[in-house]
Amino acid sequence: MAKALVIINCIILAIGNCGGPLIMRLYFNNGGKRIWFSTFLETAGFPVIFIPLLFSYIHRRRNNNGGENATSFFLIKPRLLGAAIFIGILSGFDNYLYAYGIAYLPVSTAALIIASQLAFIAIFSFFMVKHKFTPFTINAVVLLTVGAAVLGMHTETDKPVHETHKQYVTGFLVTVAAAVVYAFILPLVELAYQKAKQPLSYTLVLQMILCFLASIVSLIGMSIAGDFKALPKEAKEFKLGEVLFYVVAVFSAIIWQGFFLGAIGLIFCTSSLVSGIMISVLLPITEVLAVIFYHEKFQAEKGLSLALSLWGFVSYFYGEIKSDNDKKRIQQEESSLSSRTISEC
Ligand SMILES: Nc1ncnc2[nH]cnc12
Repeated sequence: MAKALVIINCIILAIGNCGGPLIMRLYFNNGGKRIWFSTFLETAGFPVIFIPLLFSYIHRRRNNNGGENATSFFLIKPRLLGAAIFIGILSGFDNYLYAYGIAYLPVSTAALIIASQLAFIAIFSFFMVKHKFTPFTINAVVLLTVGAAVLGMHTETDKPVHETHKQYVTGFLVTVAAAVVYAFILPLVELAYQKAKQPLSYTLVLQMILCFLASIVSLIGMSIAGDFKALPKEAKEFKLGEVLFYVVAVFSAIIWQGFFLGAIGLIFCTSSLVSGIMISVLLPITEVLAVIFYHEKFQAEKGLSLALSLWGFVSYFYGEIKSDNDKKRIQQEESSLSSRTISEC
């Protein structure tokens, strides 16, 4: 069951992580200009969570042993609700930073910057959830950070022609900020899980609260930026046509749910670090898709950055597998030693 859940979450995450930035960019490439609206679409699809939540509820009802808690639809303790509200609001602002980056950078560049998120997750989860550093983790952190830094050195050849240098640099810095903030959010969610010790349905409820609050933040942003007035005109002038404007918006909301559901679900099944690794591992696929579909340039710096990221991932995975095997070996040695001592007595 646990393995199946990990696999399901990885598949959902893959759809959101690869499809989300591409469909977001599709909007900007075809005349879309509203960053708060894009931010809203990242989380607006949260009602789809009712579907798995309903399945989970029915499952709990069937296996109910008479405990009242086991069948209450919304399982969340007040202190955690407070944490969820804080994380949700923070997510709303983080999503704005992310959408800003996608609006002004090629998707492949944004994806490479976001890959550095793993380094920040490793640092934050060391302090927040006491995840241990190994030399392999440190190697991965350094490689991923250098990978993002290499990208930042030759910005002029990567900048889309219709953009100013200032817009490009702002987009770059804002995307780094999105990576840092999201790297803070993931271990924070893990910390909430550790304190909560609640079942899977809790993941879904937490996810809904986070997305609901992030959507409220975006709606406020949209009204301040005047998006509600501008959107009907933007839809009419959308290069793919008015109908496709709404189709893109709806699919965007659904695909992005895959990202959040997968990322947060993986934290529940494993840890924030594993979730971050999966996000980073999937980013090269996003980059390749962006080059194929949007004919983005893939210059030498991007190749070098990608190579450093992949080296970082391999180093990280190797380190995790090694420390896992070491732990198992020590446990086996300890148990065989204690059984020998008992038989000698
Ligand atoms: N809001 C966000 N912040 C950082 N990384 C992301 N990847 C997708 N959405 C993101």
